[in-house]
Amino acid sequence: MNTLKTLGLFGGTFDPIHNGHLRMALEWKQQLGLDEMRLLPCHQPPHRDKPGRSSEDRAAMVRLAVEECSELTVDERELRRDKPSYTVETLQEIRQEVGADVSLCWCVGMDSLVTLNQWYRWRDLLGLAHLVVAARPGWGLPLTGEIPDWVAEHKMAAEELHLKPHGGVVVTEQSLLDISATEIRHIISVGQSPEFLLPSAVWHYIEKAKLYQDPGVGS
Ligand SMILES: Nc1ncnc2c1ncn2[C@@H]1O[C@H](COP(=O)(O)OP(=O)(O)OP(=O)(O)O)[C@@H](O)[C@H]1O
Ligand SMILES: O=C(O)c1ccc[n+]([C@@H]2O[C@H](COP(=O)([O-])O)[C@@H](O)[C@H]2O)c1
Repeated sequence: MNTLKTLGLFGGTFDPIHNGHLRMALEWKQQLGLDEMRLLPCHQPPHRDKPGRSSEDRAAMVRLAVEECSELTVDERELRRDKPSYTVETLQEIRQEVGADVSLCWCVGMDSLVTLNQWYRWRDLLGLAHLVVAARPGWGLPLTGEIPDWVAEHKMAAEELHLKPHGGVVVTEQSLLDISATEIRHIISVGQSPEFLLPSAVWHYIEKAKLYQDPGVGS
């Protein structure tokens, strides 16, 4: 059987992007042997309040972060759709661009998986891509319910990402960094430094643009 080109896609609000995201994206690419790994900053997160920072600021920080790592790239397509950034629509666009014979791997943390059944047309996701899920500190999948049943039905070995273009759920084990954007926003809002939690170029951008300085911004 021929092996397929594999394209990893990691979407996020990235408000701001941090080393937890970057480390995870890099580990996915390396551990799964993906040919490419793209970060996709979302424009309007479908399931949470509009971020206080503009899409342009959040995407600029992702660009700066990725400049420091030759293995990662940025895909800014969601910024060009002035509507909620539904993953199924992003995947439809990418599938149309790459054709049927590329393996698309939509990557999420476990906290995203536990609410997957609230995503727009969530059952259609596997018709377009695989779902790759990393365990995240503090987040476990419940043993019973709609999502665990769906995961059990579609669970697949990581090697199969190279053989099938879509349709499987792969759970990865990684050395995750316990960092969250919420924590970083809080640290900055109380006048402390978030250095070493995120790339220094991103911290310089935040300082220059005076982002996250209002009390209460951490929420
Ligand atoms: N430290 C981390 N380790 C593993 N996965 C993470 C980590 N931080 C975020 N993720 C995952 O990255 C994706 C994008 O997350 P997001 O941009 O919301 O970051 P966040 O740190 O969770 O932000 P917030 O604290 O604002 O919710 C999600 O799939 C989430 O599960
Ligand atoms: O398609 C949806 O309905 C949907 C609902 C929630 C989240 N997502 C996507 O999941 C990714 C992670 O979201 P977040 O809020 O954890 O940063 C991001 O790319 C979102 O666009 C997508």
